[in-house]
Amino acid sequence: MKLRGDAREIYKTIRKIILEKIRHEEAKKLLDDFTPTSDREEILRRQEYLRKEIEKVSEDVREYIEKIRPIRFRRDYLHDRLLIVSEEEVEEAEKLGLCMVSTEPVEGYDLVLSTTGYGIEVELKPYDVAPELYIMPLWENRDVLEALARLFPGGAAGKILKALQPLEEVMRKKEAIERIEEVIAEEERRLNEVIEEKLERFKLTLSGRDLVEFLKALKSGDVDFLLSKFSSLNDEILEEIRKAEEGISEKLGVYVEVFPREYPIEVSPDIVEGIRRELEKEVKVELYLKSREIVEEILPLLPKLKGEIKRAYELEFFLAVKEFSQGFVFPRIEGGGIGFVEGKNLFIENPQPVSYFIGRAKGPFKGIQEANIVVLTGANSGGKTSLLELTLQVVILSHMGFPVPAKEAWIEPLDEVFFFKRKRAVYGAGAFENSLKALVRSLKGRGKKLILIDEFEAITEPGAAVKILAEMLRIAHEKDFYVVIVSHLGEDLKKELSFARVDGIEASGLDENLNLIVDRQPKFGVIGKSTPELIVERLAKKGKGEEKEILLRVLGKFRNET
Ligand SMILES: Nc1ncnc2c1ncn2[C@@H]1O[C@H](COP(=O)(O)OP(=O)(O)OP(=O)(O)O)[C@@H](O)[C@H]1O
Repeated sequence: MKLRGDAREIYKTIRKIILEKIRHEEAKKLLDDFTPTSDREEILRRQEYLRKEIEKVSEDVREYIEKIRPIRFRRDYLHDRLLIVSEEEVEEAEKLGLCMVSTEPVEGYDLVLSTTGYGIEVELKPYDVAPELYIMPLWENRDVLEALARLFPGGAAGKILKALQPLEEVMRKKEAIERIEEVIAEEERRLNEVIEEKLERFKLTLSGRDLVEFLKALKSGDVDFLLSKFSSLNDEILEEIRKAEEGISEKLGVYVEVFPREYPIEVSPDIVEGIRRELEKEVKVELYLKSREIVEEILPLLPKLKGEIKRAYELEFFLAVKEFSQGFVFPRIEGGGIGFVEGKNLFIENPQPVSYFIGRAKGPFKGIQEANIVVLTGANSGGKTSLLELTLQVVILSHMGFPVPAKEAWIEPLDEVFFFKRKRAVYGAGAFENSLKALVRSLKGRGKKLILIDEFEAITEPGAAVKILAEMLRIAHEKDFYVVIVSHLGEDLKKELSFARVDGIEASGLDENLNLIVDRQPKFGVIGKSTPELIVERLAKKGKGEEKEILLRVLGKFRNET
């Protein structure tokens, strides 16, 4: 279905309201599958699909859906490994584009893989040469996998999580190595504190005899004797150092002698860096081997995992549609025009429900004059523009295959929908010419059309406007188009066009501040009372004496006209 003029704006706004309820871009994209269509079968198919999915999806899944992110597998070039192959295999190996390829050993690589027996034996398969490229994105997105496992019990995500378990140990090591400076500095600080405290508390008690021996030893330079007096302290310090190193080793997974055996303890950055390099290399090999072990189990699960992620986005989309269309109804797709019962304008907060129809009078409208051409009249700010917008909302959503904001609705599949919004503050010949051109264009050609016009005459003088509009509406009538036109010229148009129905939105009265109390529900076949009339009526009611008489006479003039 083609949206013309300002109808596209309404469509965009409806989309915006729906999209605001969706967080994931991938889920938002699903709305693009619901562009308005004129194809009756397609609308019915979408209705059926949405009906089923909306019913099935429940709020319980939202907390898991919020955790879903796309898991991206990238084909990176890995600088840490060398792949040694035979002359004949060079081309194939290079085509993999995963790492440096050579026919003989080259220095400086943490990992050496080979098909010719120089290093870790591999086949020329991406998942053999770089299994981490498959495994790491999964590992890093375990929270996503967990959410998916909750959404789809017994599915691929749960199986992958299980397969990843053997990686836990090596990943813990990897993380500790990444934080090695921090880990060591922390222990170093703690150690120095403990030693400091021990030194503070240490007291050497010497007897007179001890002192004599001590002095003798000092004189003769017997260092061992001297040290033996302090040995208990020394042992304690060594024990603390050992304990600290054990703690670090536990975190890193290998024993390392980090600390110098002297006080104060200070580890040089070079030593830390050296340890880190060494450990990194070890972990890299371990991670590669472990990844290779599990990659074969995981590979066949990936297409299914992709399907689960896609399904999670679908669920988010259906949840949004469900929330959006709370209290809505799927319209009947059938010939005979457009109608809705208790429609609620999406763009208005707490709107008064409005029922309206164009074409055949069905359901609660039975007995009301049927017309394809309707002139909508009524009080200023009565809700005429809003009614046109509501009609568009119902029409557009129906053609998207969506439920519509009403208790009951029916719609004839349309080929084109036009909406000419009143252009406020645009007057003059240019504006008139443009509006006329647009209107003529809408009347061109054939097909099922709905044309909604908001106050065309505002831009020309009333006499000319009646002539132009009457003839245009006659042409629309001949072509079986549906038209709703907002106009203050209901009276004149009614005289000219016997086939048209004139409806009116009326103010039911004025409140104490002279504000209109409006019944947004149009009265069928009735020209809407204008605001000035109500003001005259109010003053007449309140007036006294001759003033009242004058006002009543003026009011009488209104009454005679209608
Ligand atoms: N069904 C409704 N329920 C509640 N408020 C409504 C409803 N329809 C319209 N309104 C409110 O009434 C005000 C006027 O509506 P609208 O602009 O549609 O009137 P109008 O008849 O086109 O006015 P004008 O004659 O100035 O063009 C708006 O603030 C709108 O939000």
